[in-house]
Amino acid sequence: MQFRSTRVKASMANPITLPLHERILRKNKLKRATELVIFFLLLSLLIYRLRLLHAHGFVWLLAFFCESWFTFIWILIMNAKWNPIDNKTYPDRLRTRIHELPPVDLFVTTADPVLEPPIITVNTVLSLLALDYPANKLACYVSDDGASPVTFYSLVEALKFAKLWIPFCKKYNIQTRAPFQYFSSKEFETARDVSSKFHKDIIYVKEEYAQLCRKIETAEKNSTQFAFTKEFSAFSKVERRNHQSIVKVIWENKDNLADGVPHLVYVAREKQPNYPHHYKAGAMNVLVRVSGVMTNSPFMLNVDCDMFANNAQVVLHAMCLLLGSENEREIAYVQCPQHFYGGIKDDPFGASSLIVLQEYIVPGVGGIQGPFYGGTGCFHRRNVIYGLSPDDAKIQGKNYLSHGKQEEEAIRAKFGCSAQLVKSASQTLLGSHEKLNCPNDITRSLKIATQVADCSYESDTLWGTKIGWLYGSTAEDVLTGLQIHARGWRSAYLSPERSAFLGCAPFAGPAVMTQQKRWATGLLEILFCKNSPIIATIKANLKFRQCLSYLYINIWGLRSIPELCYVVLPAYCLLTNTYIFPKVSENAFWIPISLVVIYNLTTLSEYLHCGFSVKVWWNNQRMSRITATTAWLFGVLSVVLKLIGLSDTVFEITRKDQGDDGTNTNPGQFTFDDSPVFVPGTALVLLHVTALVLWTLGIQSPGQSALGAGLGEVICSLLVLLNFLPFLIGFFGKGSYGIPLSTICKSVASVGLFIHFCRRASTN
Ligand SMILES: O=c1ccn([C@@H]2O[C@H](COP(=O)(O)OP(=O)(O)O[C@H]3O[C@H](CO)[C@@H](O)[C@H](O)[C@H]3O)[C@@H](O)[C@H]2O)c(=O)[nH]1
Ligand SMILES: [Mn+2]
Repeated sequence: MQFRSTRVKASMANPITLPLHERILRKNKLKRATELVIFFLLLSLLIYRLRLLHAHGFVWLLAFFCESWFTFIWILIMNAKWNPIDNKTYPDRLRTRIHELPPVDLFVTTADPVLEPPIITVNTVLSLLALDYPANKLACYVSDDGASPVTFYSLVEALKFAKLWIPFCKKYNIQTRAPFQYFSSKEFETARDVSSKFHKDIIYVKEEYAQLCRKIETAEKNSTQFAFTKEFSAFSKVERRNHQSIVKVIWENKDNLADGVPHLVYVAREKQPNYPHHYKAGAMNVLVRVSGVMTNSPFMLNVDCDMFANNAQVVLHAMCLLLGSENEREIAYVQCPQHFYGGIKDDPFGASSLIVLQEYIVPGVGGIQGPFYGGTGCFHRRNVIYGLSPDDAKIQGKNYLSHGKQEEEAIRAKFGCSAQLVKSASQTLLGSHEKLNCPNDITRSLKIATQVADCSYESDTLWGTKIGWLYGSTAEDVLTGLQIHARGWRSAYLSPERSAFLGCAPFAGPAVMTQQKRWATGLLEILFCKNSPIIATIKANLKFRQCLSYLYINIWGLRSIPELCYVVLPAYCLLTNTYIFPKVSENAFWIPISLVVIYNLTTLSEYLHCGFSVKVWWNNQRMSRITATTAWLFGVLSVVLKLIGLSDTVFEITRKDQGDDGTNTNPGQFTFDDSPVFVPGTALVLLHVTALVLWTLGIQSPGQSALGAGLGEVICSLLVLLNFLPFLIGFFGKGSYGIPLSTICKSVASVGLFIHFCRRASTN
């Protein structure tokens, strides 16, 4: 890729003027041109349809509706990709530019010790504790929504190992700081034959890590007979959804050592059946408050339990964007991409499409108002999370000392009744971090920290509505980021050469469906809430083009309806001997053909540029079609049910693992369960097979004109089958590789109904 710098590079002679980062505009003339060509082809198709609409019935109207929708989506995509920006950061220059690095609170959320094995959380925590940043400026808070003694025990044991791991990493400048990754990395393989001291240390650390793993494994196996003595007594009567707050300081960096081990705090917020806990957003808000009364750092990094820090310098990189010139203060948060480790060969479950999206769409949005907040791998300013707007920020800190009783009352009304939190929040909002004597004695605040983690704490406050992580969507991340943009803030995208964070992508059919359904649900919920991007553009400071970019993701769910209609259409044509595509003899025949070819070549080139193979590209295209017509459809359903008040939306956790555990004989093969989400896909395959067979045999509904279904419809039907091949294979699979009988029955019934409807429609 070629880059053009938009900023005159500062002279080498004066280190003070060297920028901490540069915004680099990506050259994309060719890309824009191809995107425009696709756009004009889409328009031509629409015009072709419009001109002949009168001669055809409902089917053409439906096709026209779908194609208009695809054109609309394409406009949204073009808008989002138009001016991509890359940020280049120079952490080496921080030393000369910044006197003292600011403290950062590190948040990790975990919720289920079975779906999210504690060893994964432990590795994430270790990678954070070992970051290249003064240890006395870091504090790591782990929220455990599972309130699991095993998770707590694992962290206690991990801390012992951390005392060995951190000095080891720093001494030998180890790059991979999540031990499970390091011990299977090339870095480890090549390091072993360097010096003998290094070699000895490695062997020792490796053995200690193996021991840590064994201890955690044993604890997991015996989790039901846990001995609730001493520090574990708090867990003795814990029911997962009904227990008091537990906050434990696992480690305190009492001596304030820059090369020591950062604070480590365990938090299991109170849960009561009659209080909504708001899933991850609720957990994040508790972390904000607990850290608010303990360390109150001006910056916060949040990661999911599986997202370990892969780039040890990531905080320094983020600081390059967050600190610095006046203008850079407008950056509310710095988002790093979600990259994955240990994927399955050829990416059969389509995790790479997210990577490609982050390579093209996100830098594009970065050129407007800044990337969406993605829920993990993100650095936030605490004052922005506390509701500050860019205008407030300008006058911040001016009259800190004059702030009186009245102001304090206002803050109490927003933040709740903890005096300590009110005090720390006013300091944060008034920009007096310098004045806050960062307490080295965080244990002193333990009692207050436990109180602010109670579920009644948020009653009559603005937590979740105006401050903190917002409630009301299972995509709390996008909702929270949107509200920040709506206040007029910008955000920045940080994608250093060595991936900042790595996590696990879902690796089975049902897990992918769960995640995609939740995303579609959550994103659509945002469209219908009072913080929707449209309202934010009209009433607040969301830029119009940023609004369009938000719309692109918010309506993922809605895309399922035209996508589903469009993939059913060719089968309908074959069944009723009608057509929707131009005939080979018409000139217009080349419109859809060139559309398909150019579009696919464009997406293929994007995948190849990201370093993926043709096979990965194909698998991702296939998965996109599958999720769009199945999981997203169910996302829409759950939003509809919520809107009519029948049921609320749920955050279902995605299963995380360290990859193949050997029980899966073929990890790349698609798996199924008896969830209704697999019915549409199964039905589609049945429908197209039936339609193709009947058409080949010449058995169609009577009463059609001479111009029947032709090459276009047959090709499309075959393409649909090719895309849904995993389902076709699923008919013959065994166990989890096979489609359950109940799903097949439901599909047969719906296809039967559809064919009956086709016959009725064509004879009428
Ligand atoms: O009640 C809950 C539910 C979830 N989580 C945590 O939320 C995180 C994300 O959950 P996960 O199941 O991994 O969802 P993903 O689909 O992988 O997450 C993506 O999408 C979510 C929004 O749908 C964002 O919150 C995440 O940051 C983003 O990585 C995990 O750390 C969970 O432990 C909680 O703390 N409490
Ligand atoms: Mn996840």
